[in-house]
Amino acid sequence: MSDPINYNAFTRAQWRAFSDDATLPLTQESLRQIKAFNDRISLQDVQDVYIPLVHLLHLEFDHYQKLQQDKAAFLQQKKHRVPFIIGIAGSVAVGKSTAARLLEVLLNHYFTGQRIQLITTDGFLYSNEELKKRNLMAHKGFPESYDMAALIQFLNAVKAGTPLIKAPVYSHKVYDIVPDQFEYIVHPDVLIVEGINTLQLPTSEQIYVSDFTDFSIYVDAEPSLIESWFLERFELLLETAFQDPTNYYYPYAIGDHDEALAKGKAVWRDIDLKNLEEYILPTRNRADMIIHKTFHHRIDRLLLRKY
Ligand SMILES: Nc1ncnc2c1ncn2[C@@H]1O[C@H](COP(=O)(O)OP(=O)(O)OP(=O)(O)O)[C@@H](O)[C@H]1O
Ligand SMILES: CC(C)(CO)[C@@H](O)C(=O)NCCC(=O)O
Repeated sequence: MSDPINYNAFTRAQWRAFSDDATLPLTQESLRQIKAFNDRISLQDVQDVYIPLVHLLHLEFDHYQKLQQDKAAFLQQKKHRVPFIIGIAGSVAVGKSTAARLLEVLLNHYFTGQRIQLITTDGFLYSNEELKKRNLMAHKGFPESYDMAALIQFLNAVKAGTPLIKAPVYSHKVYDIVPDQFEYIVHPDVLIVEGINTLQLPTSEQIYVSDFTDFSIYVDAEPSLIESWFLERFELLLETAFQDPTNYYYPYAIGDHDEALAKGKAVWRDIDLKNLEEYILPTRNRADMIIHKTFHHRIDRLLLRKY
């Protein structure tokens, strides 16, 4: 990709030089937590890329809190803390939720005394029943498949300091919203919001998700590579579905393997790649930071918005 003029681009080696290993050592406990949710994550990536990113986020967070306090003083309001929201965008299967969980572990560790929570916008997809009614099952993940009004209300409630906020839950295994299951957001200092639509401008709304995010990250990679990650994950889903008839992938898991794989390829080509090209990629240049990945999820370049 040619670099947009409003970004500084860094090689991995340049970026890692911004880190101060001495002040942010990785402890055995945080390493254990990282390995526990994905044992394929490269610890070198954590050290070279994520530690400097945590430094930067700390700067952004401190400045944000200071500005909120100064504004409250100007408006003669009582001081109050406003949650800092980090948005993580990018294609289906590019690794957003893995990056988000990694950041959650690291921020929990390094943002001492702060409450860190994580949510995915998948919970704001319409249920399959509703998508079928709207004839949108083949457009799952496209802007019109989300209840954007509910997502924006949710983010507004987070920023307003509402003590307990319920958010709906989506399951990849069930391939649907899970009825009567909720995530609870309780006074976070930092909320990480991960989802393909966090940088999108929905035509149906006056305000955007990005109006609520204070730092946004776009996880980027070549579509052909993302397809291979999508198919690897698809195979993993088939493996876990094998013994569970309630799993959405069960019929594919017990059927012909080549047919299942052909189905996975068709889903990528007809739904997720289309979504990437039409609706997700055009939002890349709105991100504060672009993290570019290459083979084996290795991060090779980082772009940071100048203005
Ligand atoms: N840094 C990484 N190292 C190794 N594997 C990774 C890494 N990041 C993601 N993966 C793998 O790539 C696949 C896709 O990752 P993930 O599920 O995080 O994507 P996603 O962008 O959140 O997808 P979706 O939008 O569908 O929720 C998974 O199989 C995951 O284990
Ligand atoms: C739930 C989303 C939209 C995003 O995570 C995605 O994983 C998805 O289900 N897309 C629809 C096509 C498919 O991959 O099955």
